[in-house]
Amino acid sequence: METLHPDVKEVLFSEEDIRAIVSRMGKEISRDYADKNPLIVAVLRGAVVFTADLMRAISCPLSIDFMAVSSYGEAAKSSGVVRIVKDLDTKIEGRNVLIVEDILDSGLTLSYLIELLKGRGPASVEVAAFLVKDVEGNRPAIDPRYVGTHVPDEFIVGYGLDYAERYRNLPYIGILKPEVYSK
Ligand SMILES: O=P(O)(O)OC[C@H]1O[C@H](OP(=O)(O)OP(=O)(O)O)[C@H](O)[C@@H]1O
Ligand SMILES: Nc1nc2[nH]cnc2c(=O)[nH]1
Ligand SMILES: [Mg+2]
Repeated sequence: METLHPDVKEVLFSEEDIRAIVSRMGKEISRDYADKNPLIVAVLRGAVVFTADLMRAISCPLSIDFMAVSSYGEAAKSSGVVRIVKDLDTKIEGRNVLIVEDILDSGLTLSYLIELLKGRGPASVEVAAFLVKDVEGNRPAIDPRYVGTHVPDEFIVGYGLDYAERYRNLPYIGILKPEVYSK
């Protein structure tokens, strides 16, 4: 068991839990994309840790590119506006694109990205989301083909997920103490 960071209220998924989830997702993706040479689109910065693990759990040929978008900035709440910070370098026309995300929360980031990438004429666009937050109320209809696991409607950190750029390096997934972000 990892030592708990003092700003973390509770660990939801340990390193061991994460390994098992990523391994299962890698097998599903390897099976579905065996002869499709997918282009993995990792969404910077949050998805970088998950992507690094996931791509090594996938056994079929693949390529990888990065997009950087941001809607949360330094806040614990989405600004409501998705900003492209870095676009792909790869032409995706005719490619099987797999967007890799750390978390689906309001759905704003993924709905924006899916529409943007579909407009470039790929053969397919699917999503692998490590976490899906169980939120009350509506969010855009996004149906990730691959889901790691679910988290409660609290602010999650670790395994790539930050608050004000901190905590991305925690090796586990945890709930941030509310007093840390409401200060
Ligand atoms: O479903 P949503 O409400 O849109 O939230 C999900 C997005 O929010 C976070 O990214 P953020 O914009 O904070 O940037 P980051 O990846 O650089 O941390 C996270 O990494 C997802 O990309
Ligand atoms: N770190 C972090 N980023 C997010 N982006 C959307 N939801 C979350 C969350 O719960 N934690
Ligand atoms: Mg992100």
